[in-house]
Amino acid sequence: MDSWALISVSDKRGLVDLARWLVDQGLQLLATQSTATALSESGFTVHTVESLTGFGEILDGRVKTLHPKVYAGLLADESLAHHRAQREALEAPRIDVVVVNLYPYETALEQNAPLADRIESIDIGGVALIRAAAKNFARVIPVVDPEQYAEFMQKPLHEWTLNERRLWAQAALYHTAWYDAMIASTLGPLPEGWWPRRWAIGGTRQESLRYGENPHQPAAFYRWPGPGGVAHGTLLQGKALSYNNWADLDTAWRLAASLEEEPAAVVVKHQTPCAVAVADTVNEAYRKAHDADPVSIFGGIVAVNRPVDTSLAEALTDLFLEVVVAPDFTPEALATLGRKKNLRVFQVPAGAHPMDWEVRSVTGGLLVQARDDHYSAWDRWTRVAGPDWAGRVSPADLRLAWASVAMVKSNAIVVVNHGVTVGIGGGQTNRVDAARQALERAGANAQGAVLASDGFFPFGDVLELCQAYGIAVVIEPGGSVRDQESVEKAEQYGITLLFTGERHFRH
Ligand SMILES: NC(=O)c1ncn([C@@H]2O[C@H](COP(=O)(O)O)[C@@H](O)[C@H]2O)c1NC=O
Repeated sequence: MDSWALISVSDKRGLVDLARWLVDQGLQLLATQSTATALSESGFTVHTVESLTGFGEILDGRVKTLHPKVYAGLLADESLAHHRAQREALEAPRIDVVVVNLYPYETALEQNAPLADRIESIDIGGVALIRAAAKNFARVIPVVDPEQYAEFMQKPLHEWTLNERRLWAQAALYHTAWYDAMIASTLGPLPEGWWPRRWAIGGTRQESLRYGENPHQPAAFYRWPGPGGVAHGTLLQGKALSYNNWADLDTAWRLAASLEEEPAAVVVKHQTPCAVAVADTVNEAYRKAHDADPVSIFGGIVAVNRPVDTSLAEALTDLFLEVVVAPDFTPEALATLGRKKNLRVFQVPAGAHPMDWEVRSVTGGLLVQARDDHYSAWDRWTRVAGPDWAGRVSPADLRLAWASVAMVKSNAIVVVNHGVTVGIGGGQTNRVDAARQALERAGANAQGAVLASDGFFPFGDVLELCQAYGIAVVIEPGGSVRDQESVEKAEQYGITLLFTGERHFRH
């Protein structure tokens, strides 16, 4: 019984070794044009799809393999006599292995290719071949990625179990689903607030993680096509990042990047900032952030938004940190950090990632939303009580307080004084507890400081606390039915009260 492998690959890495193995397994080779050329140049006997179908490629390759002879060879259920008879009547070869890797749409995307070029990079026939093979997995094995070749060649074809074949079919269908999801989401922008009836996201597995949030939770890390974002960063030193490391460094980096106007340092623990600072230099910002909470920083993640030099690297190696994140490191700084073998050093590429979705699962479903990355500036806020903030606090402190409170878990209150968070209260189930926590931590440093709240005040009680601690300026969204209570208290205490008109919950 003749058995064939159909090979149609854009990425020709590993092709020769794979073809040799297939021939050793007793398969004959059938290939599309340039794949066939590459194979025959390497000395293989190979039949072209064109010679099988008597039909050459048309429309610049948009139609190559879409022919009944190919699909009869793939889709015939050989356990059914009439399928066998129809395939044989067509003189279609029995194809038992399909090796296809698709037109590189992802590369076109990453290279920012114009839309017309990206459209030409949308594979049609390759997807259909993979799909047909996956449907007929009881007989046909789809191989879709050069990364799979080594595993594929590990044992003879006749030893493949039905379970293994099904698993490879599933991997192949995930592959085409990923491919189509990538195309669907990047052909052009979606209107704000418009969600397709059916939705899919696709990522490429970068690594299987040792475990998830806890050791009994299996986990993996997938990333969307780049460029930009922490997912496309580089681990320059240290052990592989854990699930919690990824989550924490994302929080740290997003906050550091959002403070781009000044050199900034952010310390994060458990996805919430424990200290954030801005200064004239990033070294000074780090020192301020460190001193603001020298206890919580232990085992934390530090992100800075400017390159790390030797003196900052020295300071960073003075204590136990999990990860240091920055846009760049001088070679000398890397050498210094290298003395701490267990410290992970992570470089994030410039620029945000174009996909600004946030996705979270609930049991049985997914929640999807636009990322909360847009903080309004003070010139769009309304002063509703007290004197002008100018002269009392700096614009940098307002910015720092508002950006930081947006990244603290709700209910969140942040107190900022002279470029550093002096008190952070977060993850509380009522706002006054969050305020008490932040103000107690700030202590005397609350005198003359800015206090920001991620949500509005339902009562005037937070203002009372602010007065007791000497807060000068309060930033909150406004919008409570009892706003007037807070406004009156602020007036009475001489506190400047600013309404931002936007809230920044982070649950
Ligand atoms: N249109 C078709 O019938 C078709 N059949 C296979 N392909 C793709 O053509 C590529 C290989 O072609 P070649 O061997 O000529 O380089 C593969 O990426 C394969 O996925 C096709 N091209 C695009 O859809």
